[in-house]
Amino acid sequence: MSALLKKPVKIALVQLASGADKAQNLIHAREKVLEAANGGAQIIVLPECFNSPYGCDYFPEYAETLLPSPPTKEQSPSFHALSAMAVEAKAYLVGGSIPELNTKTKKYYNTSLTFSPTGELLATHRKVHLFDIDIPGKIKFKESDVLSPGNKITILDLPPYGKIAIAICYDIRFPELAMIAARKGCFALIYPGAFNTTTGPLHWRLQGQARAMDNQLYVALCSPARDMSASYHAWGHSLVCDPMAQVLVEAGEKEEIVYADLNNEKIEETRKGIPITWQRRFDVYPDVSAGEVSLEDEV
Ligand SMILES: NC(=O)CCC(=O)C(=O)O
Repeated sequence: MSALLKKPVKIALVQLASGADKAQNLIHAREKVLEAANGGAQIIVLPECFNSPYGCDYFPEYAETLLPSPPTKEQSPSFHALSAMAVEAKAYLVGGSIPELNTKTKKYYNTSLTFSPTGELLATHRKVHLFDIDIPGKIKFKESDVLSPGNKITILDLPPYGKIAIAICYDIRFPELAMIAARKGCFALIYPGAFNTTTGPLHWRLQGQARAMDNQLYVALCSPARDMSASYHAWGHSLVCDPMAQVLVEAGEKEEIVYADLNNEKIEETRKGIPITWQRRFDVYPDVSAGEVSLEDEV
């Protein structure tokens, strides 16, 4: 079997504290991304809605136009800021997510942009599963009131390391997406996210460990820092799980950068010791990665 992760790599999760001022958030994100690069990270991740408050009321106000690509600076200041940060940091940058407005269709999306160390846009992921939940007396949230879902799985190559998949927050609750990405050869699943203080305590870590355990690869979840003055209280606790589902590193609630070293030996050792990769029974149940998988979004 050829190595999924061809070279050891350090990942940094920037658990960013953001406020209502987008320009200030972009300045602050740059400082923290450069700090992560100085800490030796070659892959740097920002959280979901990293440059705005998180909530349905905010999506239209903060939305940027990404198509046709590349957008102008006026259409998307975040696109240009992220691209420049990746160049300055000389690192791959998974730019959390931002609200996107497609001016042609008038639809809004929750969209993640990933840039190469030379500032090139490598991938765009629109959140596929919208966060619509209602836990009486605790939390009600309905992204679909404003947002439309993306329609594809996002897998990309980060030379010289290998392939990763990107999905956003609630997407983690759908194991099919992770399974398909794993079976298509990813060494890591990266989820910018923003769980909350109701579901976070029980499900955030568990979801990360479950996706890592089922698929025997690395899983990284990057949250905003918790802000009790905001309308949405993010859980925090950005973390990285290894292929055995061990939590390698976990942040607290405040702003913090956490780092983890990823290597191929851990993936191989896990898959050799517990060989579920080769023990599947596709004669008994279907392989979710075998059919047609959508790799294109509508434009
Ligand atoms: N931003 C989100 O998608 C939140 C998901 C979440 O909190 C959950 O419990 O799932």
